[in-house]
Amino acid sequence: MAIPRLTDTERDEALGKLPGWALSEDGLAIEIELEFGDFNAAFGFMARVALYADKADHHPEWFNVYNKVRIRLTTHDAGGLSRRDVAMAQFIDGIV
Ligand SMILES: C[C@H](O)[C@H](O)[C@H]1CNC2=NC(N)=NC(=O)C2=N1
Repeated sequence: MAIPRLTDTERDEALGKLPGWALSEDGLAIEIELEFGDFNAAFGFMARVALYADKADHHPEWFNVYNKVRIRLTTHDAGGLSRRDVAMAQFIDGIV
């Protein structure tokens, strides 16, 4: 079976512990925009997230311009948010 979507209660509880992250307009993802000192720092961050993503087999949707990285986390297999997105957001919060 595919990984289950979070219930609305689980989602709200998780978001409460992830300051800076917001629910997407469609309600299917959590999003954040991060700013770094320069491109080198932004890309170094992305490399660390990429290693996590590869290991966890869970991948961010993201967009980078110079020192900014916009990230959207959702679970395609669940059609919305799952605990994998929360785990990845926690990992990201831990390295910024
Ligand atoms: C086959 C592979 O395990 C799946 O496609 C994984 C890969 N990475 C993924 N990443 C994300 N964000 N959501 C998924 O459902 C997902 N599924």
